[in-house]
Amino acid sequence: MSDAKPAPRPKRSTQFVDFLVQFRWIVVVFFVLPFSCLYYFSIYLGDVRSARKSDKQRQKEHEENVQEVVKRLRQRDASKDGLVCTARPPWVVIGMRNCDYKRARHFKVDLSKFRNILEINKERMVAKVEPLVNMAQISRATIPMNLSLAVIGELDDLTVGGLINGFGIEGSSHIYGLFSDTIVALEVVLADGKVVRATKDNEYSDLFYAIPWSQGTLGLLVSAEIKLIHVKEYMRLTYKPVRGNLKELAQAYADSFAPRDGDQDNPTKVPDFVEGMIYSPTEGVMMTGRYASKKEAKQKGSVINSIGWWFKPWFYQHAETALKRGEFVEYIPTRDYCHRHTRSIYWEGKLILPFGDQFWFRYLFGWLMPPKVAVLKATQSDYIRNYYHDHHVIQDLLVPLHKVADTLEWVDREMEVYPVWLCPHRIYKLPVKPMIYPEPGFEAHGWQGDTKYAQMYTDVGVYYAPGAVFRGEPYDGAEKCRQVELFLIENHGFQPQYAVTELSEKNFWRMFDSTLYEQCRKKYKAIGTFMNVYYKCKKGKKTEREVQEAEQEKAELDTPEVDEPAD
Ligand SMILES: NC(=O)C1=CN([C@@H]2O[C@H](COP(=O)(O)OP(=O)(O)OC[C@H]3O[C@@H](n4cnc5c(N)ncnc54)[C@H](OP(=O)(O)O)[C@@H]3O)[C@@H](O)[C@H]2O)C=CC1
Ligand SMILES: C=C(/C=C/[C@@H](C)[C@H]1CC[C@H]2C3=CC=C4C[C@@H](O)CC[C@]4(C)[C@H]3CC[C@]12C)C(C)C
Repeated sequence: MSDAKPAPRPKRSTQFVDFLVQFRWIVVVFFVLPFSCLYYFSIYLGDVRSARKSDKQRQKEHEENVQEVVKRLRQRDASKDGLVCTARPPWVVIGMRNCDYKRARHFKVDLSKFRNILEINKERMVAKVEPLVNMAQISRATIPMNLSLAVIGELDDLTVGGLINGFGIEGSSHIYGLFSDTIVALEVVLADGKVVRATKDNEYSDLFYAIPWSQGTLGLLVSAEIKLIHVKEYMRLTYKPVRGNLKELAQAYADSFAPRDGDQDNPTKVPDFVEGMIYSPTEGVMMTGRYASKKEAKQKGSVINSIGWWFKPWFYQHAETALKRGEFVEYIPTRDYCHRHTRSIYWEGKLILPFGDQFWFRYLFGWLMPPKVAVLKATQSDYIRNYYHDHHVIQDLLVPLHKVADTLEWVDREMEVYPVWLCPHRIYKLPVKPMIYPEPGFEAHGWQGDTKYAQMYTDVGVYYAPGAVFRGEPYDGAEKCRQVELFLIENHGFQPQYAVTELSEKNFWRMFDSTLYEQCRKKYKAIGTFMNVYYKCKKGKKTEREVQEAEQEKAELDTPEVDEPAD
């Protein structure tokens, strides 16, 4: 046996930005947190003001505001003005994209007045809301009525408009699909200023199906009717620790919500909520929740844990205790549960504020948490922003459930990021082929979790610093991002576009299907008014001319080229 030692791994030299990241907590504690707190409070006051208006008043204001949008769009002179996008500044939005298109010349349409819940209709079980309504606002309004959106985005600040035009997911998506699958109707202002209501089965059904994932490039959304479901006051949550290799962890995760006999629509076998947390290559905790009444939660012997209080341990760390304690059950107030990862920004909070999870900090200052993503972005400087692209991972890999084991192994081998978030979601087989769609012929396989009408997917959420970065070794974030995307293309997976894409345009359209999208772009005259979705997602500076030329070229081609080999 040779006693030669393995060659030492190369080290990356420490740079100025490493100090900025390491000591960012100083800016966070003294500036970001207090400012975030004031910001949250001003938004909250706005929500309260909005809630005090009558339904009639809100509807009247809505109609006036829609007319303002129409007027603004009609003012645009296509020969002089840039392409249209919303006036939300790049730092306010949740995503990781730099939104360079908003830094180049563009034609802003201000939708900031669209922040009202217009109606909560208990008969139709539908909430009609404007696009800037956020998740905290809607859960605050509906949960006390024992109602909830079927899929409610986890972070307080996510907006309805962003979740519909992009992607939205939660632990109930194994039943209801993605956020956009819970939409009943969309009110959209088209490029020519026409206002239409699109539903699954009216004359605008193509637009209805094309809007999700289109990133606001087909029209401007001014209201949405969203499915409501009945909920109860508490979530009875079971934390189940699992050990084994990544294949075994993936199987335990699938078994936690997908009966092996295929009885996927049986509510006695399928929980209301599911999420899996993989803490290391050999350990994970699977959580399954069922709504429970106050009466049940208050029964003798039940444990109630109001995790929403500022001094409570961060949720992902609390869940991890199951690895030591063994399986346990507790009742969590439903609204606290819905926003369980907000205070710690999943686990990203640990890097931003390394002592934020400590007992003393939680009790003394926990009420100031979380730092608002918008304020973090506004104060991050280009150094930190680039650091997050080059030395950090924030990516979701949406893959078929039967590929979760392979995906976990790939993530472990290539990135070594832990914890990993697992959240199942359906992708429906629809009468048309939108940008994302199930694997052709999936019905024939009878894979776990699939039904005749939908394939079960999983969001493998990878957010944190990779192992190489912790060890001080070189890591090429942009290259890894491109590899992740190619892995997804090979495995019929998708990457949500709030993350940066490193794909070429041809490969982008190998991941997503362009057929319906392109048809709608032509039919609803979006070309020349709104930029192509690829250009919104693509990294790097884009001049308006570059975008216009690409648009023109695209318009001249009947069908886009999509069948090029992986780059
Ligand atoms: N749990 C979850 O599901 C989570 C989801 N996310 C991601 O965050 C994103 C949402 O962030 P958020 O800040 O709310 O949204 P953004 O403001 O980032 O909007 C996302 C996209 O949707 C477009 N858009 C938003 N509103 C409208 C509208 N009214 N009409 C037309 N287009 C619109 C934006 O267009 P424009 O570029 O013109 O502004 C933008 O391209 C989601 O797409 C998702 O990918 C992040 C964390 C968790
Ligand atoms: C997709 C999901 C969740 C994703 C979150 C974990 C990330 C979404 C946007 C991320 C962030 C945006 C900007 C940031 C500013 C930086 O200076 C620090 C990091 C961050 C706060 C970053 C943190 C992670 C996100 C919130 C769902 C589907 C689970």
